[in-house]
Amino acid sequence: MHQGGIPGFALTCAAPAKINLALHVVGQRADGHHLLESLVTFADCGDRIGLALADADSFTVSGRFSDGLPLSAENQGGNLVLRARDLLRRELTSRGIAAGPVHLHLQKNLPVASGIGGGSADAAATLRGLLMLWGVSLEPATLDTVALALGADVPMCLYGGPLLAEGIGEKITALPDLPSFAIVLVNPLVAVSTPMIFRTLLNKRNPPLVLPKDMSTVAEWLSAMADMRNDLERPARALVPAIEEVSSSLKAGGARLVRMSGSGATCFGLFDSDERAQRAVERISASHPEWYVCAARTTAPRVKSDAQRSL
Ligand SMILES: C[C@@](CO)(OP(=O)(O)O)[C@H](O)COP(=O)(O)OP(=O)(O)OC[C@H]1O[C@@H](n2ccc(N)nc2=O)[C@H](O)[C@@H]1O
Ligand SMILES: Nc1ncnc2c1ncn2[C@@H]1O[C@H](COP(=O)(O)OP(=O)(O)O)[C@@H](O)[C@H]1O
Repeated sequence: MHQGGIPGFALTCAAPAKINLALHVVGQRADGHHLLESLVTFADCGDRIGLALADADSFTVSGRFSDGLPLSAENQGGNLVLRARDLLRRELTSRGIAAGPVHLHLQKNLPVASGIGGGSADAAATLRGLLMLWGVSLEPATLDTVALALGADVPMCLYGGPLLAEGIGEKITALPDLPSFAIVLVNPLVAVSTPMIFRTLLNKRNPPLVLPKDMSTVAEWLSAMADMRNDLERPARALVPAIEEVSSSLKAGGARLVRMSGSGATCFGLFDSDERAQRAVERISASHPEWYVCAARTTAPRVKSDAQRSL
């Protein structure tokens, strides 16, 4: 469905949902952060950020999941949109580049703390949008450093296409061959704390993620992904029993692959066609009208010239 810009804003940037098609936890750094190998893509459902030049900074929110969101810019616990604005502005002004007042609007369509990186996507979209609005640029390595300072998932959201993420999420390799899938996202509206899930994960050194070579068809990718895992799914299921019901509803709806994304509780199902995905949405929404249920397409592959990037 085509969506116009948010009325009253010079610019509207999409903040698409991040999907961890697979997430292997393969180690832990001395500072406690976990080393991951994650196959990531993005879905064409998500939040939106409206941006406009203004006389003074302001921030407004709307959307199904805007209630209770932080509205301040403080370092810990503040809204990632405002933290992204402030960090980028500090970086630009330290270089003598003007970064004037702005009105930012967050249309919050994704459930909060749900494993699909809504806050990270918002931060990445804010960085991208502000650079456009202010008509300035930053060297990619600096922009990546700013993104990583906002969260482990923000660099991948800034990249925004099919990728393999390693390290704590900052080493990014584009996957130009990953096809677009018909996907359904289901969240039982139980917020899950990412640090809590990592804390309760017992095994920190799991087998690596193996990407088979020379795959191009959806069937080949589906078969390869069936052998992958989300190592955070076990601790998340122990904490949130509703994940079992969410996962079962996608399987009963005819999904070819069902898995949890990120630290949960959102699960995704990959379907043979958009029509089958839509039918599953109708079925799941009818039995669980209170859940977040969304049919989408995942991102189409990018051109190969973007193929190698890491911080
Ligand atoms: C699990 C993942 C998978 O993509 O996604 P979500 O479930 O958040 O969507 C990410 O690694 C989440 O990234 P993000 O949400 O940006 O995490 P951050 O704010 O940087 O970190 C929050 C906390 O999670 C833990 N953390 C995060 C990333 C990582 N590789 N190891 C960790 O141990 C740390 O305790 C950290 O303090
Ligand atoms: N713009 C934002 N959207 C969502 N959550 C935000 C935002 N800014 C700050 N947060 C905080 O970040 C935490 C994680 O949110 P989110 O990014 O939605 O998680 P996840 O990556 O698991 O989907 C929440 O506790 C929330 O209060």
